[in-house]
Amino acid sequence: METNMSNSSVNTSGVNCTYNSIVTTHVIPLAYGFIFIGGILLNSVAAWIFLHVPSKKSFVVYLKNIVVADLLISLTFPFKSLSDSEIGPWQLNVIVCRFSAVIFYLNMYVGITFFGLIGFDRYYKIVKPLLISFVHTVNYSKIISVVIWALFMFLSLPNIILTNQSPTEKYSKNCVTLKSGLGVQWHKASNYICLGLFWTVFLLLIIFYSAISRKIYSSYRKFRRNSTVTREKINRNIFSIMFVFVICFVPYHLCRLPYTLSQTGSQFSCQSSKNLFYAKEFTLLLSAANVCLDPIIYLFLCKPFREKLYQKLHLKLTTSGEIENSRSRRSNTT
Ligand SMILES: Nc1ncnc2c1ncn2[C@@H]1O[C@H](COP(=O)(O)OP(=O)(O)O)[C@@H](O)[C@H]1O
Repeated sequence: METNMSNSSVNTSGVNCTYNSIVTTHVIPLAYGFIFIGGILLNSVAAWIFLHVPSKKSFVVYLKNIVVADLLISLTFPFKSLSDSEIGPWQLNVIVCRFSAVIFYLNMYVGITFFGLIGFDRYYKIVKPLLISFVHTVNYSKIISVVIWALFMFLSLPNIILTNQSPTEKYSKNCVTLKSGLGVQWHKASNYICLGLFWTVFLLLIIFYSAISRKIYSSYRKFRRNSTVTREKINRNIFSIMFVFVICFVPYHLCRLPYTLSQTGSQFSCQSSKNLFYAKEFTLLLSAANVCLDPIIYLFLCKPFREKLYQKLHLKLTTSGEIENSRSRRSNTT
């Protein structure tokens, strides 16, 4: 079906389908409300702890960037929740399409890229420790961080600027109808670039982490020291990142390609466009939930973070790895 919205000459098969259902107007907005509260609380605590962790290692720099991205993502949830639930005025949908959704995607891919860099950093430090290069210096990781933010801003900015067609209440929920012809093309291109980036990072993480596991298993088999404890720890660290990727990001990226095609092509029936929309909304919610899981990864992955957190909570790690409350310990001895 040809949309007659302004100068957009794109066929958008789903334009005249109405997408309202109890799930998209009640369940998903409510879930965003909960994730907003969890995301803001957990990431504010993580940001506060990281303020006290010096950036002496590249991966700490990368984790700090992820905290910033997660905080920014969390701030977009109230907009999404209010517009989807239709509590706010319809103009709020336009604000979501133009600004808050774009900020959400920008920060999601910034986070994914930093997880890729953490995998790369761990791989070189553990599997190829003798290969010292400037790539592993903290200064280099700070420069790379600025470059990543700049690149994603460049990729996302046109999605804001080119969402420039006069909105009407009827079409306000369908973001592509608010875009100029070039805007739709950029939307498509940015989606394909981000899809490619996600699957590349996912594949690299599988390669890096299997190499890390192999290396660690083989060196502990050689020395046979603390093997079970260490193996469990390493499994937990690696597993936490891969678990988050598989649960949060893989489902969304599986349905994003057909959804983008349905947004910008004419080959989809109204019903299949609707189904893809629901699938995208549900899987996007899983991706959004990532902001609540990342702080758990910091706990597993970053010892300085863990130590600072326990210090702030007046907890002490015993040598066996158990947590002991230093206050109660003090009162027991007095
Ligand atoms: N990967 C991305 N990077 C940056 N902006 C994006 C990305 N994907 C979508 N956007 C932008 O976010 C807004 C919402 O997109 P989308 O979720 O596809 O629309 P809809 O809510 O109509 O399904 C649009 O302005 C779109 O161009």
